[in-house]
Amino acid sequence: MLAARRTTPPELAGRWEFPGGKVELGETPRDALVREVHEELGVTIAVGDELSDLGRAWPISDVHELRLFLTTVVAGEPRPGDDHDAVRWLGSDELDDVEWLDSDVQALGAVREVLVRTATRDAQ
Ligand SMILES: Nc1nc2c([nH]c(=O)n2[C@H]2C[C@H](O)[C@@H](COP(=O)(O)OP(=O)(O)OP(=O)(O)O)O2)c(=O)[nH]1
Repeated sequence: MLAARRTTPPELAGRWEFPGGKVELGETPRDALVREVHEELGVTIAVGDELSDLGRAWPISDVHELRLFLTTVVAGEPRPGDDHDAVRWLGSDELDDVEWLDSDVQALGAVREVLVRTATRDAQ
């Protein structure tokens, strides 16, 4: 999976996150993800299935929740823009190698599971 290291705001700078951002009015979460990843990392993605734990999103705060989708890069090479200073591809055994945003830690088990499942499927 692709992780990105934030540069803002100061209290989140240096922490790693799932590429994305907030959904704007009138957008679907999938539209928002395509827009944010293009704006922030300069790549075009195709969005597939949503990931969840027992069908639930993960809480970030009283007003935000974390929703994750499987995606494929269809054009471009991810590069940090204004909001990040590094990007890194992580395998299922490397997810603990970076310092994630606090809210993201709760989703790592589900991410690891899907990475292992995808790798096993691709090897067949
Ligand atoms: N993008 C992203 N944000 C996350 C993650 N985990 C997490 O707690 N957050 C928090 C950090 C921010 O408070 C909020 C998302 O804000 P953002 O700054 O990425 O979104 P945005 O690009 O739409 O920002 P803005 O237009 O409001 O400045 O959610 C994550 O994995 N990815």
